[in-house]
Amino acid sequence: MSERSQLQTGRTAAHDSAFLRACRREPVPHTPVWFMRQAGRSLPEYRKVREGTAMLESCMRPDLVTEITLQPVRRHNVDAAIFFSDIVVPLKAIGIDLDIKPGVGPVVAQPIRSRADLDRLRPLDADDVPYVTEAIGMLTAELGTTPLIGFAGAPFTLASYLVEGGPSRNHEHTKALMYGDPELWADLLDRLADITAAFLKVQIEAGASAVQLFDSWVGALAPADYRRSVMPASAKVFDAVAGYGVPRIHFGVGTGELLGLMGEAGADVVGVDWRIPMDEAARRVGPGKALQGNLDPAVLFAGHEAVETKAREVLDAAEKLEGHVFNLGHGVLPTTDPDALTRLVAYVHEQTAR
Ligand SMILES: Cc1c2[nH]c(c1CCC(=O)O)Cc1[nH]c(c(CCC(=O)O)c1C)Cc1[nH]c(c(CCC(=O)O)c1C)Cc1[nH]c(c(C)c1CCC(=O)O)C2
Repeated sequence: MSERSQLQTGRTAAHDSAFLRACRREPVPHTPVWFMRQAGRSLPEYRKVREGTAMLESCMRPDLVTEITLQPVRRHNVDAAIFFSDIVVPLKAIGIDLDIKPGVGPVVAQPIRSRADLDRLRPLDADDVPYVTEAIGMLTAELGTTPLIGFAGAPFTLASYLVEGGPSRNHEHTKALMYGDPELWADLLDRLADITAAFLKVQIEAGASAVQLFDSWVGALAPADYRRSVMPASAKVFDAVAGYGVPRIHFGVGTGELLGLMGEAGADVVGVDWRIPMDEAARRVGPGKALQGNLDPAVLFAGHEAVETKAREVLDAAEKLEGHVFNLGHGVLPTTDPDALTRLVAYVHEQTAR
């Protein structure tokens, strides 16, 4: 089979899946479920295959990426796979000196804070990430009718790591640049938008059925600043991949006040954290979009009865949505009992079977 027709087969196979139907706001056989960070340290089989291999190195090994991406699909019966990679992989691929430190997160050797630093952010193309194309080809062949979600970090969240030099609570250097040098800030975000769009295109062209833009830390901004200083770059990313017709999901943490704007930026599905009920989120996002969310990941530590009660509350609040993808309000916490996740998937499927 030619590469092209193989790709068509992969995406066609997943086309009528509950996950893609919910993203398109079509009727579903059951509410689809997947979890952010479903692959990773909560799974013993993940810890085993990752032994002795650094995080970024494992992202560049198609065999490992394929195995790790499939692990939660096999174990939990989730309705979608998410590509195993990291938001800093495209930055590493264009030559930024960075590493992912266990228990810390991405650390950048030389932060980007001046106009001269911008030159280090050169455009990305498919040849920079051959291991991504190869892994997605292997994955879509294995996944059959289960859709694969591709993803990237949004310009603001990537800028936050690049400008701070690592994870940050207050984002002070990032905000100093945004407020203090709006022109340099806009140029920085524009470059990151191009890199992000290119990284998403590689994944879609290789066979991803949907994409999620992670703007994890954007909840640190007031709506007016988001609209002026961040939304244009995120909108550029969504526009760049609009032509493929694959659903585009937009997620951030602490974004209750930003949900409307995040929808406006161009998403088909808006991700919601656990701080706001799904019906209220739907009012803020407005019609014409599906929502994804929003069980507090910490609920999974409370025992199965509490998990069911809280999951039922999410389903009740989401009952009138045009389309609902069940997820956590943020990623699976590393010490989560994987059996609690498996049972949660079964519970949502059983409660929503039509
Ligand atoms: C902010 C962010 C990052 N990376 C990501 C985000 C956005 C999502 C979010 O808001 O949580 C995105 C990401 N990172 C990873 C995935 C894989 C797919 C999945 O969701 O299953 C995804 C979607 C793997 C990973 N990315 C990372 C791990 C852990 C590394 C390991 O297992 O050794 C995994 C599985 C490392 C990483 N990378 C990053 C952090 C904060 C960390 C954690 C550091 C730590 O606590 O050790 C940056």
